[in-house]
Formats: sequence, C-alpha cells, structure tokens
Amino acid sequence: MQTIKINNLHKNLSDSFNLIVNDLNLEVGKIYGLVGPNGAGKTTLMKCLCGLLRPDDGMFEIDDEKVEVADSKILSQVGTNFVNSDSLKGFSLEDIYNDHVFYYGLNNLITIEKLLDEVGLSVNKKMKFNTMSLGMKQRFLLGLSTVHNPSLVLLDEPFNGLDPDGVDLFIENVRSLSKGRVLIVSSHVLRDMETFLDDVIFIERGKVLKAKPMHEIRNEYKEGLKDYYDEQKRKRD
Ligand SMILES: Nc1ncnc2c1ncn2[C@@H]1O[C@H](COP(=O)(O)OP(=O)(O)OP(=O)(O)O)[C@@H](O)[C@H]1O
Repeated sequence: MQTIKINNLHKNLSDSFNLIVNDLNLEVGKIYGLVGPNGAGKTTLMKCLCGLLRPDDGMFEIDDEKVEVADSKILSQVGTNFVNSDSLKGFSLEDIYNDHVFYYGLNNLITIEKLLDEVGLSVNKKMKFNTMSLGMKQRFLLGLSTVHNPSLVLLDEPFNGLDPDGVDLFIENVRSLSKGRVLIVSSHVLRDMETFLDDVIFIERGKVLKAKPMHEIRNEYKEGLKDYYDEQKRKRD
C-alpha cells in the first residue's frame, strides 16, 4: 500500500452530528495528526476507517483501487489502540496477545516478551489486563497495534495516561512506527504532537479540512500548531 484516498465519506450519528470527509489523501511513511475540539469527530472518523463504524456513504481508494468500506482487504491492514476494556476483563496480557495472533493468522512475529520490552513494560505476561493502570494499558495496546504489521495505524489519544517517560518513549519510536505505514495520531497535546507530525488534519463539527504539512504550519504560524489550531477554530465559530 502506498496511498489511501478517502472521498465523500459521510456518517450521520445524530441530528446534530454528521461526519463529512472529502479529498483526504494519505501517504505511506507519513505521520498525520488528527486535531480538533472535543466532540469534533476524531474518534468517529477513526472508527469509520477501521470498520468499527460503517459509514453511510463514501469511497476508499487504496493505491488507486476502489475498496469497499469495511472490506476485509482494509480491515486486516489496520491497527488501532481502541479497546473496550470491559471485554478484556479477566484476560491476561498473554491471552490477549494470543487472541490477536490467532485472529490475524500470524506467525514469525515478535514474542510477547519482546513486545512488553519494546513498550517499556516490566510486568509478567500472566498479569490481568484490567489490573493494570491506564498508562500501562496504553503501553500494551500501543505495542499490540502493530504486531500484525498493518499498513494503517490509528492511535486515538495515545498519550492518555502515559507518564513522561512513556511519552518520551512514544515520541522516540513513532518515526520507526510510521515506516512503510500511514500513521494517524489523534491528540489534544499539541506541543508533543508538533514535534513529530508530518501533516495535520483539522476537524471540527464533523468537517475535515485538507491535510496541511507541518513545515508550512511552522513557517506560517509563530506559535506553531496551537496558533494554526486556534485560527481554524475561529474560522468555524
Ligand atoms: N454512538 C453515537 N451516537 C450518537 N452520537 C454519537 C455517538 N458517538 C459519538 N457521538 C457524537 O458524535 C460527535 C463526535 O464524537 P467523537 O467521539 O468522534 O469526537 P472526538 O473528536 O473524538 O471528541 P473528544 O476529543 O472529546 O474525544 C459528538 O457530538 C458525540 O456526542
């Protein structure tokens, strides 16, 4: 996969919320930041991209080939840190890892010990997922999101619960995570985000703007991403 194009994507969730995406072109190797106020539609967009929500309308193109929304071709190529914590109650890290490996039919992949080591978790693989802290869960899910070597990785609020070392580790590794992949990271922590983003996708009230290169934002806005964000918000108010 080299590019993903999204056109005319619509998802109506309620009378007051409608997601609309037009002409969003995503390139492999790039890290996209998805930013916007609370309730803007970031999670909704990510859920549409990974098949957790079925859009009402719209078209994906992968490498210029049209792909049905929620087609298995795209689903097997997506990794996310979304999880319904309740559904993992009682399961150990090893159980969750084994399920993941089974679901994707994987072999020749990193061991769970290596995964835990890479995300800086010094815990036993028999540990129950729901007994871990928020940040520990976040680290584990980040590791798990790329085990099946997906082409598209969607990380919703990956800094949530991470301690400062966890944030540093994430920022250190994010560039290698994006190699050969499209990486979309959604977060409100703009100061951290602007250190590693290639392009920024602003969203508000379900409307997605064209991706803007981070280097343009640095050139055009004195205070960087926060200035750009504030200006987009003002324009929409
Ligand atoms: N299942 C649902 N049914 C109806 N409305 C929903 C549903 N899920 C989300 N919404 C609404 O859709 C809008 C977008 O929500 P979404 O969670 O995508 O925003 P977000 O940008 O991720 O917000 P935040 O930054 O607060 O996480 C909100 O108005 C929300 O209340």
